[in-house]
Amino acid sequence: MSSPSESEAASRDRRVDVGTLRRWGLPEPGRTKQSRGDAVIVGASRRTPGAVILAFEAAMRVGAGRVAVLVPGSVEEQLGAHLPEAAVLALPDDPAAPLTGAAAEVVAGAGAVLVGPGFDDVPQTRATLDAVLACAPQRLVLDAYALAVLPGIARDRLPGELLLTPNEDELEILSRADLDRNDLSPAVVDVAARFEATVAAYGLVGTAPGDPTGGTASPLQVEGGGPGLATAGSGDVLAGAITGFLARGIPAARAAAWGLWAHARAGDRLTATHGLGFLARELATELAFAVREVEQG
Ligand SMILES: NC(=O)C1=CN([C@@H]2O[C@H](COP(=O)(O)OP(=O)(O)OC[C@H]3O[C@@H](n4cnc5c(N)ncnc54)[C@H](O)[C@@H]3O)[C@@H](O)[C@H]2O)[C@@H](O)CC1
Ligand SMILES: Nc1ncnc2c1ncn2[C@@H]1O[C@H](COP(=O)(O)OP(=O)(O)O)[C@@H](O)[C@H]1O
Repeated sequence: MSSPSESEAASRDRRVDVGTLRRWGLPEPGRTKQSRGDAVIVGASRRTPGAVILAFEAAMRVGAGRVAVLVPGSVEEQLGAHLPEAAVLALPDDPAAPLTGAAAEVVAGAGAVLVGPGFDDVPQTRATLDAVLACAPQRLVLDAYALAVLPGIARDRLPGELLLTPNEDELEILSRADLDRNDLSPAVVDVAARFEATVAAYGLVGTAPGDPTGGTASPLQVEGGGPGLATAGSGDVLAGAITGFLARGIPAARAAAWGLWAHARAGDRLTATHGLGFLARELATELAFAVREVEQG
C-alpha cells in the first residue's frame, strides 16, 4: 500500500493545470487550413438543430482548420444559413443507407469525427453511427444519444482512438454500478476500461488500458469550472472543443484534458462577469481566449 505522501504525489501527477498544458504545448499550426486539421460533426434534429452549431464553433475556436457538419436533410438548408464557415452536408434520407460522395469522403479523411450533438432518436442515431463506422473514421468522439447506442456496438468496429463525453446521466447509463454523484471518478475509470476509450467528464479524464498517459488506475484531474457550466448546450461545446483538439493531432487523453480545461476556463471567465447568466454559445466563443492564455504564458 502506498504511504500518504506517495499517494499525494501520485494525485499531483494526475493534476492538469495551465503549467501542464504549456509543457504539453500544441502542434504547430503550419501554413494552411489543412495542416491545422479537419473535423466532422455528425448530429442535429428538427428539435435541436443548434447543437451542431455549438460544436462547430467550439472546434473552430480551439484551432481546427476545417470543420464539416453532416446533418439530416430536414435541417441542412437552415443550418447552412447559420454556418458560413462550414461545409454543410446532408445525411441520406434513409438513416440505414450508406454514406456516399462528399459525406463519405469527409468522414474518412477527417482527423476527428464527432457523432451525437442534437440527435434525439435512438434508432436513427444507431443507423447513422453504423454508416459513419463503415467509412472507417480515424478518431471518433461520441456524445449524447451516440452514447446510448454505444453498448450495442462491438469494440472492434470502432476506431482505436475512441473518446466519450458523457454527462452525469449518460455516465450512469454506461457504468456498471450505481453512479455516486459525489464522486464520479470510479465511474469514469470503469467506463474507460469497459469501452477501451478515453472518457472526459466534469474535470476528469479516464484513460483506456494501454494509453501511454498512464493506464486506468486514476483519472487525470483538470482544474477549474463550476456550476455555470451546467447550462443547455454546454456539453455540445465541450464535445466540439475536444474534437477540435483531436483534429489538430493531439492524442486522445491530452485532447480531452485540453478540452475540459479550456471549457472550464471559459466558464470561469464568463462567471466572473455574468454570474450564471451566460449562454453555451458564449462558452464556445470564449474558448479561443482560454487557449490564447495558455499559449501566451
Ligand atoms: N436538453 C437541452 O436543453 C439541449 C439539448 N441538446 C441536444 O439534445 C439532445 C438530447 O439532450 P437531452 O439532454 O435533452 O437528452 P435526454 O434527456 O433526452 O436524454 C439524455 C441521454 O439519455 C439517453 N437516452 C435518451 N433516450 C433514450 C432511450 N430511449 N434509450 C436509451 N437511451 C436514451 C441518451 O444518451 C441521451 O443523451 C442531445 O443531442 C443534445 O446535444 C442541445 O441541442 C442543447 C440543448
Ligand atoms: N457543476 C459543474 N461543475 C463542473 N463542471 C460542470 C458542472 N456542470 C457541468 N460541467 C461540465 O460541463 C459539461 C456539460 O455539462 P452538462 O450540462 O451536464 O452536459 P450536457 O450539456 O451534455 O447535458 C460536463 O461534462 C462537465 O464537464
